[in-house]
Amino acid sequence: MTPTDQVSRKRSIVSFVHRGGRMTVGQDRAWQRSWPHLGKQVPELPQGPLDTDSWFGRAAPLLLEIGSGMGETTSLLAQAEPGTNYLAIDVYQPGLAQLILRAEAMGLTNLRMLRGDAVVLLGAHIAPGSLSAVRLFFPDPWPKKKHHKRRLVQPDFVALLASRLAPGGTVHMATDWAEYADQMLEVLSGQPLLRNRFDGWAPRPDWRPVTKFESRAREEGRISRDLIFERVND
Ligand SMILES: C[S@@+](CC[C@H](N)C(=O)[O-])C[C@H]1O[C@@H](n2cnc3c(N)ncnc32)[C@H](O)[C@@H]1O
Repeated sequence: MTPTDQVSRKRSIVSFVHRGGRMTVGQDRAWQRSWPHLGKQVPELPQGPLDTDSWFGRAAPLLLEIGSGMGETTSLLAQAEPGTNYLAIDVYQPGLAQLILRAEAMGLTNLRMLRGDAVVLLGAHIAPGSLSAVRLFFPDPWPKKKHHKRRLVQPDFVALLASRLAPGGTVHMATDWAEYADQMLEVLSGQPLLRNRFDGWAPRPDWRPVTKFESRAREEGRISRDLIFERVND
């Protein structure tokens, strides 16, 4: 059984993986104009590891942000880290189109996008030990207990993530759902290939932008928690 199969068996088949959504006229134009060179659909990738050096046109540390949403954080961090090949994945087409608009307005050259399921990408198209960092900011919390199995952060998913990181590479997660934060801490701490860089929660890094999403959480009394773990040698 492949790593992707192992993770998928645990997750119910949910329609969010195929999230479409209506695009604005501006987003649709951006998609037509720039998706062919900035983006790829995961189900259409050729078998085997994605050749990111060719796609980005250079060899550089490869960073994967899972669930880029509307791209607010993604565009700012890609701009702040010109030395990384910044790869963003989401299933939500209007969000990716909005990210294209941001990337164009900011003149970003180090950002590429994928549309599809991060589990499939990691399992089938990212070579072991090839990522310098993985970011997962505010993943869908699935707050109802009966939906917890849909959460991305589960032991098999974290094992897959860890296997794709280079030694010394980091996985950085953040959430404003206290109980999901506890689950993340437990699952990350239980993965032998990872070591917590901090004693429990990481201090909130100044460089992580405060998004509208996080501001709303604060207004509603939910505090964000960050977790930064590092891949150890086998
Ligand atoms: C709650 S939003 C957070 C977006 C963004 N990180 C932020 O902080 O504003 C979660 C995002 O993860 C995406 N997502 C959920 N499951 C995914 C999966 N399996 N693969 C890729 N993206 C996924 C959703 O489409 C959504 O855009």
